Amino acid sequence: MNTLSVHIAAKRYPNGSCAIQGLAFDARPGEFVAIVGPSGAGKTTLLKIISGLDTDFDGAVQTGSDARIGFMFQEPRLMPWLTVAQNLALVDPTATGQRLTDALERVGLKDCAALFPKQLSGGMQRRVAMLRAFLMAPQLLLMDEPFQSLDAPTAGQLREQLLTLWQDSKPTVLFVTHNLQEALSLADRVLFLTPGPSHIALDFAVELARPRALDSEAVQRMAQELLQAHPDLLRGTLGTHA
Ligand SMILES: Nc1ncnc2c1ncn2[C@@H]1O[C@H](COP(=O)(O)OP(=O)(O)OP(=O)(O)O)[C@@H](O)[C@H]1O
Repeated sequence: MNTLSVHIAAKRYPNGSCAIQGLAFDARPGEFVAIVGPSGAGKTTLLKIISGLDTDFDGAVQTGSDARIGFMFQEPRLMPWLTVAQNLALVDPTATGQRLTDALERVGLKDCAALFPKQLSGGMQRRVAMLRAFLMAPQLLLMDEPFQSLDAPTAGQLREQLLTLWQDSKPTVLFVTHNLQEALSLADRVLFLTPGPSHIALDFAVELARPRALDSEAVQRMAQELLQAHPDLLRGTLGTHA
C-alpha cells in the first residue's frame, strides 16, 4: 500500500453542521496510528470518509488505487445464522482445514469453528470480528473503538492479539479510541482531534519499545505527561484508565 494521504478541507452534513474542517495527515505503510478525540469530534465521520463510504466532502483521500480496506466496528457484526468458520469463509474462502485452525489459534478460539455467534461471549465475538478483518489481508485497517465496553482483562487480551496479527502482515492501522492509555499502548503515533468541527490539535509520536502494557509504568507516565502538557486538549475527554 502507498502512503495514506488524507486532506479534508470540510465535511458538512446535509443539515448544515460542519463535522470536520482543515484536517490533514499522512500515514506510512504499516504504521499504527491511533485517533483520539472527544465525543462528537468526527472520528467515525473521518473513518467513513477514508473508507470511501462517505464521498460527500471537500478534499481528497489517497489510499492507492487497489488498496484493500478492512473495517472493524465496536459491534462484531457477525452473521448470526453462520458458524464461526462460515463467517470467516465469507471473507476468505481458503480459510479451511489447518489454515483455519491456525488462524483461530492466533486469537485463542481453537475449538470454536463450529459454534454460532450466540454461543460465544462478547469478547470472543470480537476476536472473530478481528480475525475476519485480518483474513481479508487489508492494506489499510480502520478500527472504530473495537474494544469499547469490554472488561479490562478481555480488552487486554484482544490488544495483544491485535498487535500479533498486525505485526504478521503489517497493514496500516487507524484505530479510534477514547482511551489515552490504550492509544499509547498500541500505536506508533497518536493524532489528537479538537472538538468538532475537528482538525488535528497534536500529532504525537509514541517512542516506547513494545510490548507496552496499558498499565505499565512507561505508558502511565507518558499519559500523565501528556495530560499535564495539554490539559485543555485532554481534560474531560479521555479516561486515564482502561
Ligand atoms: N448523519 C448525520 N447527520 C448530521 N450530523 C451528523 C451525522 N452523523 C454525525 N453527525 C454529527 O457530526 C459530528 C461528528 O459525529 P461522529 O459520529 O463522526 O463523531 P465521533 O467523534 O465519532 O463521536 P463519538 O466519539 O461519540 O462516537 C457530530 O456533531 C454528529 O452529531
